[in-house]
Amino acid sequence: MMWWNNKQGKQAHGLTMADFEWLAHRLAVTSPNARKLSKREMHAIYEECLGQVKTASVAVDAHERAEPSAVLHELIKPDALSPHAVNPDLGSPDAVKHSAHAPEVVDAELVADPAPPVMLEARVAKAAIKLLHAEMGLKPPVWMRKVRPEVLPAIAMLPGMGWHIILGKGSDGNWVVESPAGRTQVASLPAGASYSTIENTVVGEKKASLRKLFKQVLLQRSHVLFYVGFAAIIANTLALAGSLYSMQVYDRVIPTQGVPTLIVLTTGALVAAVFELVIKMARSAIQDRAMKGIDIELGHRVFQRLLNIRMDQFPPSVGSLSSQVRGYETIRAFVLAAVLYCLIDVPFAILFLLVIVMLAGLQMALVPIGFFVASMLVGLMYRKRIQAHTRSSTMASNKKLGLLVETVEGAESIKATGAGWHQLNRWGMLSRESVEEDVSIRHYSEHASYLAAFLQQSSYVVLVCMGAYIASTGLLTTGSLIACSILSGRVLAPVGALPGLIVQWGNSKISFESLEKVFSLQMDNEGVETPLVPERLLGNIMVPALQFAYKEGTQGLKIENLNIGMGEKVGIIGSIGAGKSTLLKLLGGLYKPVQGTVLLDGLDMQQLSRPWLSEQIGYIPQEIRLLQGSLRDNLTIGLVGITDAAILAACEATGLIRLVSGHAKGLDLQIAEGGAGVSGGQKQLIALTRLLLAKPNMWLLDEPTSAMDEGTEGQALTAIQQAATATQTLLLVTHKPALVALVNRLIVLGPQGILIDGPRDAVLQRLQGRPSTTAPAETVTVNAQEGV
Ligand SMILES: Nc1ncnc2c1ncn2[C@@H]1O[C@H](COP(=O)(O)OP(=O)(O)OP(=O)(O)O)[C@@H](O)[C@H]1O
Repeated sequence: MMWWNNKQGKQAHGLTMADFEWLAHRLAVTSPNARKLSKREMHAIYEECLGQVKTASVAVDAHERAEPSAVLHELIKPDALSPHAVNPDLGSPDAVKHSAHAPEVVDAELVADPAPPVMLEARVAKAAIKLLHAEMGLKPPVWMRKVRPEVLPAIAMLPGMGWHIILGKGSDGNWVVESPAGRTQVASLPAGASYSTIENTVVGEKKASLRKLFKQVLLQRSHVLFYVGFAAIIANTLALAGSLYSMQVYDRVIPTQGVPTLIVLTTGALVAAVFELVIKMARSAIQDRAMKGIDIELGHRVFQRLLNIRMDQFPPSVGSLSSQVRGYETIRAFVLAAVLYCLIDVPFAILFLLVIVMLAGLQMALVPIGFFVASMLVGLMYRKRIQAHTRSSTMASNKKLGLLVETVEGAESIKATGAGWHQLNRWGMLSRESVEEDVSIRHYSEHASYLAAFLQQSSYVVLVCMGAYIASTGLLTTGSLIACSILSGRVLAPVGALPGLIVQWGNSKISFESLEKVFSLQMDNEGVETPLVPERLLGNIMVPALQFAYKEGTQGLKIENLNIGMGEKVGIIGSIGAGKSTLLKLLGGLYKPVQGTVLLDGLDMQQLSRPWLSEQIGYIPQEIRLLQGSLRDNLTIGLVGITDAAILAACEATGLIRLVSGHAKGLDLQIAEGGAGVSGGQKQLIALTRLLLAKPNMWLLDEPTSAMDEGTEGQALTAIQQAATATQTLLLVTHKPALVALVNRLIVLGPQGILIDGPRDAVLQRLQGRPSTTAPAETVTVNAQEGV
């Protein structure tokens, strides 16, 4: 039997893409207030979880395959689970045979066996369903082993049957269950099933502040804190054994020379030490696991927040933004350290202090208490100074990162214009600034830690001295004194850590303020609880009145009235800086007007779900940024179920095929970060080809052929003409006369807004100062302030 049949056996209750889509649909039906997800969003969530399977399956494959043949190797290579493999067609053996990756000669036994289906095994499937709930703004699912009729409907993973929704119990006692295949009844539910009730509660995830986010992520793992706390109680109680052992040895064994007692006590102390070691190791393993989970979840949520920032809100400095976003690591480190400190270190310091009081009296406790107050003062004294320097250092290093990004991206211009020295000067200034601040931070941090160590050492000496004095009066035995000195270490260590923790608090406060600024930026669909996801976009645009400015108080774009009907092909022309690209971004919903609205099919664009808009509107920006990956990745990014055949057909249409067939790697041609490795014209061809594959319902193209030669441009224009159907709206910003052929209406934009708007030929003739022969003059709207 082939190895993957075993695997299939394991995945008998795997979650396929179709199951996942169906579950999302059922959740949306049961919770009408939940955010509706577009198909692409669902696929993105599924693919994210599929990524985890990919990694896991590669590890399992390596383990399970005794002698992998080359062909088998080819069939199970991670590409078999690539995003296009989500297409159910590709899951079939035929698809594997016909895929571009399939080997030419296939082992007969292998052909007979079905290809491993693309599905998520139960654990990952549950993670995908949890993510689905989060994206829809629903409470996370809680998995149970048993289901009661009063909590239905429930999502269920039924071993041997797959994923179902349990709807209820019929009068005949049978369970009514539903799957993508339809409804059916079962007499009993199989053993080993998991259930999660579908709740109709929307939690309004989008409004979460940074503070809430941290609270939420940490509270989700509160059970880990419980385990860690429990382990700490045992470890610390066992640690108490060490000090009591010393006390007994000095007070009972040495005076009586009781060797058997010594053996018993030593054995007990050693066993306690072994237990302590095991418990500590377990605690560290649990802690590491929780930390990993917290880091992954926080990173995910912060990055997601970054992706959801509305385009007009994006800060201009890449460097500052990226280090602001990274700040969550500092906050997470402090929050965890503080939580563990308060939950574990402090209570045990108090417990050990109480034991000291019991053994040696109240006066002995005054020393650590005094030390605690002194440590607190040291921490607070240095916190303010360190915080001030950290703020300046963070700002300087943010600017340095920004400068670095700018220099790397603009290396060519810098070299060509000889601006290297200028950048070097800026770098030098910023480096000096940040190094000076860093030296000050190190200086104060070291001072704080030296003072803490000094206080700890002095307290120990004072404590032993006081103990010895009490012992000399006969109120304390030698054994108790030794036990007290051992315990004092456990009391003083957490107190000694206090200044460091206070300083860490200062640093994390700065990161928190920085990250809070990112969180305060407005997001796509800001303030809209349930963004709309209409069936399809028709492409009727209405702008009753609109104003936009990049910065408050600066002159921006002003549109009095603009109506574009479904299927219209409109060209936007005008002088440089007139606002053509800005208008296109406003009409694409990437920017939000400062005043007024853009209505798309009669709905306020800001109410329409951003992912849905991205799916429906094909937008090519003026400056195209490709992403690191293969040419195939760049062509299919954000798209689902795209076959190689479709990619090649689109490449043929646009002319990109010349790049594909002219390169030894074809579609696997690697594109570096930012799109390095392909020319400007090729980048535009790639963007256009991707758009043909995306099949949008509305087209917004910003100078899509500006870097192309005449021949390539001609082919690209034909491709656009054929792809943008008569009912699809097309808006085209251009300076090139050749592109005007694609449109039948022209809008001339100027700094004051729309100057001329009318049928193409009439507007062109008007611009050339000739009367129109093809359109009556009144069809051309001319703004009174015309100034082209
Ligand atoms: N991100 C930005 N931040 C601030 N101002 C901007 C930004 N982008 C554009 N502008 C300004 O807004 C105005 C309109 O710019 P826009 O790019 O829309 O013009 P355009 O008509 O497309 O120009 P071109 O034909 O040169 O592409 C310009 O004055 C420009 O300086």
